Amino acid sequence: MPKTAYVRTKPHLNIGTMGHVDHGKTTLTAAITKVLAERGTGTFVPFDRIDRAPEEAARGITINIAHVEYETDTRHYAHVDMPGHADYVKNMVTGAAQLDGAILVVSALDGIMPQTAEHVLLARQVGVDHIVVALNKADAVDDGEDAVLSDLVELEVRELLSANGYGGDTVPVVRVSGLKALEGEPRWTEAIGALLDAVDTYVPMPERYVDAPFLLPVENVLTITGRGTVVTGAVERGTVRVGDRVQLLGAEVESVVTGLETFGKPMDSAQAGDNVALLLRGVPGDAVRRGHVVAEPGSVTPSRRFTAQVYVLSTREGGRSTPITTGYRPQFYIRTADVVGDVDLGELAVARPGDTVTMTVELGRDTPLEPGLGFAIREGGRTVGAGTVAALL
Ligand SMILES: Nc1nc2c(ncn2[C@@H]2O[C@H](COP(=O)(O)OP(=O)(O)OP(=O)(O)O)[C@@H](O)[C@H]2O)c(=O)[nH]1
Ligand SMILES: [Mg+2]
Repeated sequence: MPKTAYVRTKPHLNIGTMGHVDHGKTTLTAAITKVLAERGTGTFVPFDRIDRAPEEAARGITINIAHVEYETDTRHYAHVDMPGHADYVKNMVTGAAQLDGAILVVSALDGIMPQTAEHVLLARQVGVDHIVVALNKADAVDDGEDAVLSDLVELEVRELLSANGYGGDTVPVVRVSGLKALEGEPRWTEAIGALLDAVDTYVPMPERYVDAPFLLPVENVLTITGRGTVVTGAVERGTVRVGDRVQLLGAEVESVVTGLETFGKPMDSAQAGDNVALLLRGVPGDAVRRGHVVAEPGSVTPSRRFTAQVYVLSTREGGRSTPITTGYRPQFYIRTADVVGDVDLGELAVARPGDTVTMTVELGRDTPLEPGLGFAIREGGRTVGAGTVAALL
């Protein structure tokens, strides 16, 4: 059956849910698709289809971010459901790097929890400028003393956002119940509508660098028998067309784009902000991996030494309990890549949890870098720092 081509009729934005484990991110994501399916501008994606991406089940590939797409009256959205568990922060980091805005899901029953704070901090670090709050499980704190509780949670969330530079006084906070909206209760279905209206109006259309040289960080690689190798990810900048020659940094090969799709629909050209699959001619599936970068040939020169501004997470934020010193060798999560690096603190010599410092980093392999690029520092399965590239050396 021929597939219907993707037609760009509305501005496209990338958003996602983030927040503490079990606060209801996946339930809310399913509820949004249900409400929009009823309006006729989306397809309902049930909870168990979001929590377990079909690719993951079928191909045994680790995909820890599930994408769904939907439309409101004014926009087309790709929505990623961020896993809440701390072990999956690396996926949050790489996924969040492409987010134009985020829905912070906070359970009105539980309030701010450690991962709520960690996600807000990471969102700031990777350049997510707009957050809308879904105060979820509002059905469970409906009356009496409980209602006071949810007011307190709202205050607490606003404070957290202000502390991270998000202007907590003006951020929309919408009381929702993903669960009851999924069950079709009109009051909560309307609340989902109010949340989407807040996203439509509060998250501005970002500037897209469509004229810059094409660059896409590879999130996933699939081999399709008889068709070749497909890489997926969000276009970071520029435009790519079927027939374009591209360079694969990491695999160190050149190739030609022979097919382009978004959410299963073929397209002739993809641009900054689009979530796409690129079919590449003559590239063996085992040559390319998550973390590689597809770019216009000659437009990117990988490097491995740079200076950076780094915030060392405090112990309270889930960071280390001891200082870091020169010679420290953690993992750096840069775009979708995960690279070991040596830290040199210069004359400073030590950086304590809670400090913001300048450091020199030497990565274990050449990596596409540029000033302003955000990254996370991880150690033993947890985030211990967040930084921005200052200068290449
Ligand atoms: N009462 C109530 N329960 C909810 C609501 N939304 C989610 N839940 C329940 O909260 C639990 C967690 O929901 P999930 O949607 O899986 O939460 P999550 O944030 O995606 O969890 P992780 O992906 O594991 O981080 C489930 O038992 C849901 O049924 C809600 O609006 N009201
Ligand atoms: Mg979930």
